[in-house]
Amino acid sequence: MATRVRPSNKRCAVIGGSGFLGRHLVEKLLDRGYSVSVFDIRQSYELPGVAFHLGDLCDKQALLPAMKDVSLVFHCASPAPASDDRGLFERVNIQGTRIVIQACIEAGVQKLVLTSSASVVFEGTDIKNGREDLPYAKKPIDYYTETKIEQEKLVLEACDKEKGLLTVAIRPHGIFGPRDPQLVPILVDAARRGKMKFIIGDGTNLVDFTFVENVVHGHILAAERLRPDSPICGKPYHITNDEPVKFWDFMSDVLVGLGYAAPRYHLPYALVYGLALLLWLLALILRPLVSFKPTFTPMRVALAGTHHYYNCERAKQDLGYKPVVGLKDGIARTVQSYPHLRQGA
Ligand SMILES: NC(=O)C1=CN([C@@H]2O[C@H](COP(=O)(O)OP(=O)(O)OC[C@H]3O[C@@H](n4cnc5c(N)ncnc54)[C@H](OP(=O)(O)O)[C@@H]3O)[C@@H](O)[C@H]2O)C=CC1
Ligand SMILES: CC(C)CCC[C@@H](C)[C@H]1CC[C@H]2C3=C(CC[C@]12C)[C@@]1(C)CCC(=O)C[C@@H]1CC3
Repeated sequence: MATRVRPSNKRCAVIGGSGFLGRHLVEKLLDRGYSVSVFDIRQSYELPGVAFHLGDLCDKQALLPAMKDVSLVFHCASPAPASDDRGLFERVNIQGTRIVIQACIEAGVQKLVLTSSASVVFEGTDIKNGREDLPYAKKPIDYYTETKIEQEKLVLEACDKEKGLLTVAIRPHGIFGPRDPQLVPILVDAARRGKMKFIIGDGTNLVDFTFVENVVHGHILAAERLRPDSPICGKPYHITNDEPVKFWDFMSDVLVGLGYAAPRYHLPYALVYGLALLLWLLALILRPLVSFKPTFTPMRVALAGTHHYYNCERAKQDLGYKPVVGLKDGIARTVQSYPHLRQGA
């Protein structure tokens, strides 16, 4: 009879490990003595001690080899939020997550840590110091958020001590840091096209931006504290820098750090949101004829003009979480890591 090897608790798999957050997580896990399998649709780097498994997470047969003898799985894969492809989000974030859960059960994985998002409660209106018990958004601002909600519910409901699978969800917000493919590159692209002269609204709205190493720290704490007797089973946790900042101050610090001018002129929020909605509709209607992607989408305008910051007391209490890199330091390290995006480069 074949004997089943008991998975070592230092063997883990990172689904989405080629992405921005995934790669930072892999690097920290290696530092901490874990051996890591990466499962992703693409391979973006090579590292000693990391075994890559390429495939689509909707394919259970492709996933299973990455989970062999693994006790802990991190699921941080998702299509990019900027995509407008509802079918893709539903397939990957909802059906794919069901498959990830089935594969974990089949492979005998004991712990599943999901990267969710604090945006699962965001409907485009102010959230100040929001706690985890806020209800899920009834009118999510886009397909990305809609499917992140379903994904989180699936993972948290799958937590079953009897079946031997424990789950927890990390809800980061506005992740930034070296190698981020969206926040800084989109901002710089807008600045280079002369679109970052304006502040949407009065510029006083507070937002969480979270340095990637803090997000990684939250994931690893959650994984290591996830045991049958711990209070964290089946729960979501906000992980932020715990330093809400004015959205436009953060944007200005990054832009000025890279040699661009800070936005100065104010535009009314309702006007810009209305225009963004019109443009979005126009792009949708004209899609069969011409393809254009507006920089100021309704989702980005809502994020740029409202308060959305979250309380991370629950993570402090249950996980012993405390940010390891402050906001100022995080911005400096981020700016330094993008020499090719500097003004004039
Ligand atoms: N960035 C942020 O500000 C925030 C992110 N999050 C969450 O954090 C997680 C990581 O985000 P981030 O690192 O920024 O994103 P990235 O796009 O950098 O990383 C996601 C990775 O998953 C891969 N992937 C996508 N679809 C599949 C699939 N079907 N099968 C296998 N791999 C796939 C992507 O490949 P490819 O690039 O080819 O699509 C990419 O390598 C996501 O779950 C996201 O929802 C939550 C809050 C904030
Ligand atoms: C053109 C400008 C008005 C805005 C440029 C910056 C934006 C690209 C980013 C500002 C806030 C960011 C953010 C996300 C993506 C990038 C921003 C819109 C997320 C939507 C990423 C995925 C999430 O789960 C939530 C994030 C909220 C903040």
